[in-house]
Amino acid sequence: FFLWRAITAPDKVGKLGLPILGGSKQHKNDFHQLLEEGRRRYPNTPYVIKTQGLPYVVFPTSMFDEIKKLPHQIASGQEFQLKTYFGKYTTPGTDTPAYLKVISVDLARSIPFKVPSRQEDARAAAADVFGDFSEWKELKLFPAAMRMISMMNGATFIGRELGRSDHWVQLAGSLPFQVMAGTFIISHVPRFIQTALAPIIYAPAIITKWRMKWAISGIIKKDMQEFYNAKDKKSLLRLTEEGKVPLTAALMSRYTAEEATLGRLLQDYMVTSFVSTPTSGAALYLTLMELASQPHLIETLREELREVLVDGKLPKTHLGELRKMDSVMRESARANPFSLLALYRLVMVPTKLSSGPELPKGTLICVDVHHINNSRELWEKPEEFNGLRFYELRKEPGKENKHQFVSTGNDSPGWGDGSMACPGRLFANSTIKIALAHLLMNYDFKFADGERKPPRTSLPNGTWNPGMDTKFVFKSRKWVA
Ligand code: HEM
Repeated sequence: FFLWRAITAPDKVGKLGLPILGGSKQHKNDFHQLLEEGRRRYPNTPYVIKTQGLPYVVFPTSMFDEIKKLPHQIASGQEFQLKTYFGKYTTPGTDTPAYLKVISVDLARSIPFKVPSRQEDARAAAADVFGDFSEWKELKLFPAAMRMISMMNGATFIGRELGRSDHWVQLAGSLPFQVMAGTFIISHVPRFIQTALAPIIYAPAIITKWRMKWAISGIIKKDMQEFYNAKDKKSLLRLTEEGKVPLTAALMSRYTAEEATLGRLLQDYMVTSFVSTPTSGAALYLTLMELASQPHLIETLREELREVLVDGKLPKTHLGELRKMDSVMRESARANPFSLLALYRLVMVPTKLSSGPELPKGTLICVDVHHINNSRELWEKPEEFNGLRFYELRKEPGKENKHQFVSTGNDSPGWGDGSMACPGRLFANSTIKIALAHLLMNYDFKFADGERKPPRTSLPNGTWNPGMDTKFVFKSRKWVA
């Protein structure tokens, strides 16, 4: 009887009286259609979409600012990740406040210093991934972009020797896919046994995580020892051009002595790998595809590089000088967002917002941002990819610093927003620009014969399927300054 009750009892969200969209087979795999229908039928009020076994209350775009302002104690992004991705086993959502400060403040501060050495990391990664050849060489773009970013980020966070190794790149590349696969499988399991089965379903991810921790533990232990031994701890935070970023020293400076255990630091390194590589790799992949679709933009960006580079070197800044490249990246993020929804939060206490009923503790909420990225009020011809859209907009008086790749706000939802907005966006910005600059300078590239930008389809969790099989051809070229 109890088992039957557990299976059939309506969930709390089902009792709210909100309209439920979807349900048909076709809808299940087509978030785009669902959100169009939601917008048409409920332009100003929330509705429910059930996906991956969980009901999500979807708020209209007009609620973006209200939801972004909700504090962690009311609606938490981290708790959302912990719950939906079983973060205890997988990683998402396990970050601490001290860790977030390290990423948003300490890592961000290091970016300009590291530009020259990261240009060298981009060169080494591209040499490994694309090689040096005078004939066109065909390869799948998605794994190539992922590998390039993985090697660059690995070198920055854990040092060149391990970070560039096949062993690390393979592990770091597998983890996000194993987590996604586990999350897909677990969504088909009745909710009341999910917790019991999670360690089995997520076993591949748990093993990979364990192997990654094992691989870096020697490096982190050495960093920790150095920190304990240093008389002047601040000297370890001094930023240098060479070497990895002092992430361990930054974490140990922000944690209390009791908090700064090897286990905690290893977990922080896991979070860093998990959140930094697939996101930046996918952004690089999508931007390259847009460039190959509009080859005149490739020449425009090369011209800009010629103006900005000195002796082939990028400036030691946050690379704001590359305004046209920034615009292409931002337009790519608008046209190819990772998800049609954003501001995913778990409601922590019963909460009534300005629209909709009181939401019980445990409700999953999010905002329709598909209609921000495609808004006719915000953007001229949003259906077109206009690489210099934001470059032109920034020429308008008062808008010089708006509309950047790293900008947040209710017209730029790709980083989330509020106190939970992505703290790594400055780092991602620098990584992608350095990678793109290297590829533009040293390679010609285009779609392989018969290939084109894959048609966009949505995955069952509201993210866009990036289409991972697209083939490109690459050929080395000589950079003429
Ligand atoms: C193009 C690359 C990236 C994109 C599109 C991206 C996007 C996002 C988004 C949408 C969120 C959720 C924010 C919210 O719900 O309000 C997020 C969170 C986060 N991102 Fe990124 N991200 C990227 C790169 C990075 C990098 C390189 C790092 C670290 C070096 C990073 C670290 C984090 C962390 C730690 C969080 C969790 C924040 C929290 O729990 O409060 N991200 N990111």
